[in-house]
Parts: sequence; C-alpha cells; structure tokens
Amino acid sequence: MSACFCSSLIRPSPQFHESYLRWLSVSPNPQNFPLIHRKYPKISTRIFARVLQQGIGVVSPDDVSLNNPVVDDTKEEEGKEVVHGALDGVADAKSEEKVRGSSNRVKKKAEEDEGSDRFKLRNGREVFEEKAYLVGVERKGDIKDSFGIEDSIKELAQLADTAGLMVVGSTYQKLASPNPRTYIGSGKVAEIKSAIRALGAETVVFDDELSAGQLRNLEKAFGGDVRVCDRTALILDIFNQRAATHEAALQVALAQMEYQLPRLTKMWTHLERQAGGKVKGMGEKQIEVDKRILRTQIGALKKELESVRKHRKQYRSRRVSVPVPVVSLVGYTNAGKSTLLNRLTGANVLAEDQLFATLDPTTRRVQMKNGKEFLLTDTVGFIQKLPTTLVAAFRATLEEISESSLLVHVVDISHPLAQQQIDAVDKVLSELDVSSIPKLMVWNKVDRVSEPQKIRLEAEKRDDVVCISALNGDGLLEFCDAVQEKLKDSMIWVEALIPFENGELLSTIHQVGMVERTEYSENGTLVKAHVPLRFARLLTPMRQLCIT
Ligand SMILES: Nc1nc2c(ncn2[C@@H]2O[C@H](COP(=O)(O)OP(=O)(O)OP(=O)(O)O)[C@@H](O)[C@H]2O)c(=O)[nH]1
Ligand SMILES: [Mg+2]
Repeated sequence: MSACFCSSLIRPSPQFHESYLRWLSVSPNPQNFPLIHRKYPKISTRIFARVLQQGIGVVSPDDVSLNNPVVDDTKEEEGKEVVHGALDGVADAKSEEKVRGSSNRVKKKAEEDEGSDRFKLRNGREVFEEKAYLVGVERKGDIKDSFGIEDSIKELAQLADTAGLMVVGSTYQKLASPNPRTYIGSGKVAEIKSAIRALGAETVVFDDELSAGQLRNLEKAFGGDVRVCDRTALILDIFNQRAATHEAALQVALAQMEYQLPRLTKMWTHLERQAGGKVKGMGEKQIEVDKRILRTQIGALKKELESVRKHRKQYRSRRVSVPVPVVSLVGYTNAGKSTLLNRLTGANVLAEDQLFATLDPTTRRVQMKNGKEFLLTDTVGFIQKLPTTLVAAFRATLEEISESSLLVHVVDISHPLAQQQIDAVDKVLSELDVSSIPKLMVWNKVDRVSEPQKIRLEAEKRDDVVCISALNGDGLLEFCDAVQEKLKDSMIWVEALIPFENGELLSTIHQVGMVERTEYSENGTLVKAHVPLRFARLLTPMRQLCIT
C-alpha cells in the first residue's frame, strides 16, 4: 500500500494533526482510517496515532517499531532456526512451528526485497508504490463530445501516478445506469476479482464517486485485502500531499471530512459481530457518536478557516488600495499556468508535469516593457469531475478570481482533449459566478503541436485568443499587449486636472492606466486616460475640477 496514498483518509496535514488526533483518541474506530487498519490490522490505534503524531511518511507492518522503523529481525531468528533444526534432526511440533514461522519470515523477506523496488520519491517523500487497478463506467447516453471513458481512465491513471500508485491494469463497462449495490455489474465484479489476483493489485480505483454501500460491497466482493476507493478520494489525497500552507491544509482537511461523513454508515457492524450479534444496534449508536464527533470537528475547522480567511482578506484589501489591476490565471491542471507566471515574473512557483502542482494562489507584479504593471495570480487547476466538496472548500481561495479585472484561461493546446478541458474549466467557472469578468484565452504549449502555423492561424481568426509557449517565451509580448487591451476594455475614460502638489497621483495614472494625453496648465496637469474603475473613484474630485 502506498503510504502516501494512505494519507488520503488517515493522515491529516500537519496543521490538522492535533485536532484529528483528539478525534482519534475519542473515536478509536479502525474504519476511520481504513487503509492502514484493514491491511495491517495488528497496528493498534495507539501506535497508529503515534505514527500520525511523528509524521512518519512510510507506514508498513514493520514500521510499528516506531523508534526504530527499519528493524530486520529475520537474520538472527533464521540463524537460530537452522542450528536448531540440524541438532534435533527430527523437528518436534514446537520446532516445526518455528520452521514454519521461519519460512514465512523468509518468504516475507523475499517479498520485502521485491517490494523495496517499489519505494519511490513522491512530493519529496519516500512512499511505497501500491499496485492499483482502475475501473470506469461509460453511461449509455453520455454526451459524445465530453471526455470518453478511455480518456477519462487515462487521466485517472495520471492521477493515480501523481498520488504514488503503480497502475497495473484497467477496465471499463458500458452501463445504462450504475448498479446501486456495486456500481458495476456482478459479472464485471468477478472479472475484476480474477484480474487483480493475477496482477497482485492491492487497490481498485473507480473513476466515479462511489457511495458508502458500494465501497463496502465492492471491498467484500474483492476480498478483505483489497482496498477500493474512488476518483474523489484520489484527488483529495493528492491535495492532502500537496497542501503547503495552513489555509490549504485546513481546506483539504475539511473536504476530506465532508467526504467521510456520509461514508461512516454501518462501519461499526464489526463490533456487533465480535459481540456475537447480542448487542444489536450498537453499531448504529456508534455511527451517530462518530458522526457527531466528525460534525463537531467540521465546525471547528470551519471556524479556524474563517479566521485564516479574515486575515487574508485584510491583506487583500490592503493590496486593493494600490490600484494595480489583478489578472488571474485559470485553467485545466497541467496547462502551464505556473510556468507562465514564472516566465513573466521570475517567480519560483513549482511547475512540473504532474497534476495539481499548485494549490495556493501566488500573486506577482508583472512589469511590461512600456512600464505598465499588473498583478498576476496563479491558482489551483481544474479537472473534469472535480469533487464538489473540493470546489466548496476552495471557494474562498478562488474568491481571488472573482475579484480580478481579467481572467486568463490557459489552455494546453497540444493536448488531444484541449476542447474537452476548455469545457470542463468553463463548467467550474460557471459555478464560481465570474461570468461578468472579461476573459482572454491563451493557447499554450504551441511549441509542442505538430503544425504550429495552423494553430496560430486558427487563433488569429478568433477573438480573444493568443498563442504562446510559456516554456520558450514565444508570443509573450503579444500576450502582454492583449492583456493590456483587455484591461483597457475594463477601464473607464477620465479627464482630470491633477494639481502639481499631487504629482504622485500622476505617476500612478501612468503606471496603472492608459494615458492618451497630458497638457500642462497653470493649475496643474490635465490628463486624459483610461483608468481602472477603483482608481477613477479616487480621481473624482479632480475630474470635477476638470469639468469646471
Ligand atoms: N512544451 C511545453 N511545455 C510546457 C509549456 N508550459 C508548461 N509546460 C510544461 O507543462 C507542465 C505543467 O506546467 P505547470 O506550469 O506546472 O502547469 P499548471 O497549469 O500550473 O499545473 P497545475 O498547477 O497542476 O494546475 C510542466 O512540465 C511544464 O514544464 C509550454 O509552453 N511548452
Ligand atoms: Mg501550477
């Protein structure tokens, strides 16, 4: 099991540790951290809590010795066994047991040796690459020009890779409507069961969100050792791994808890079984307790988030007082938003060929060749089937977008599904209520397309499209010109008389607006310019001066 993948449901972000641990200590339900417990049931809640506390990235059965996580006791034990067997000649029952134990350990050691190849560095942590099998469903009647099932599974494989899983196979089924019990049909369940046995898969990832019942039924059907999860859990896991700031960590923790809440149902039935079924209803009661605890935790998280956000808002409003227009980069994940920000501003935002490299907004000042300036904000990328819990949790971060003067929609034009990605981004934007903000579309990665000239001609035919390569800098001047043009559209025309003693205002107009004309008179400088609305308000008294 990929330890990093474990974290999706069990290892909260560092900032969240304390409250989560408090929650664990009152609710030692193994099912609340199902990955580790189902696979390694011997790890006690207490030890597991210590694992969380110490922030150990890789958790395997041998890691239970926390102070000495890599303990190889097999050599010493094996040595003893060999001597023992040679002396006794015929092994008695006890030694037979020991020999069996020893061969098991040897087998386990061999498995470990084989497994040691599967430790990979992900997001700066060493993780065990768990083998994953992917499953999708194509609904009959799905719109043809949206993501096809094979493309969707390809993307799921990319997500799995980003999360630290090793994809060993995939399959899909065409269905009129999903099976309410197992999502896929029973024949498909049997087929997948033999495939995962043959391939040694440890996790089955579904391309769509599954209900609590479906998750449980599928895990039962595939056998106890196999874990089942869905696209949403995978995305939440990636976000959890990548959350670098306090706010992002809180947002992801909140989204994870909200995802878990409806999935807590009937998780305590194992207690009823342990008690021989004599305490009917015990599971139900415990679920209620768990849900209440989880709701309290959600409430506390929301409060904490609120205060973090208040802080950021204050900072933002201070920034707003400097009337530089804000331009936000939006787009599908991996489209090249951060690369563009880095290229234009010399920022050092992580940009890599992985999904969801960026979670937190970064804003930098762009100084154009003509001395004009704007603020450029890079934000979290979008994806098709984006979990609603995540959109909701990140709504506040995305508020930055709704306060900008211009949205630049960055598209990876070299991607075979560029149009589908554009549609998916538009869908999320429509949920964010930003339709009134002017937009500019940028076709990025033009250096990667086979016929760049054709793409450029196509872009020229359209309004509001600029072709660029954020990687090699092609088209960036045109991009800045287009941004300026668009910003001008969002500005208003003013004619104002600026008294000489307000000289700094004049330089700000030159910086943030577009000055068409200046004339000097004995009372001051007459300026005719396009300026941002907020700034125009500041100039109101001087505009009156101009009229009189
Ligand atoms: N060939 C080529 N590659 C590019 C270009 N722009 C970005 N890339 C590559 O595309 C990958 C993704 O770039 P990012 O800038 O991280 O993409 P992003 O949109 O910020 O992605 P998220 O943060 O995941 O939403 C990186 O490997 C970049 O080097 C480009 O113009 N040409
Ligand atoms: Mg990015």
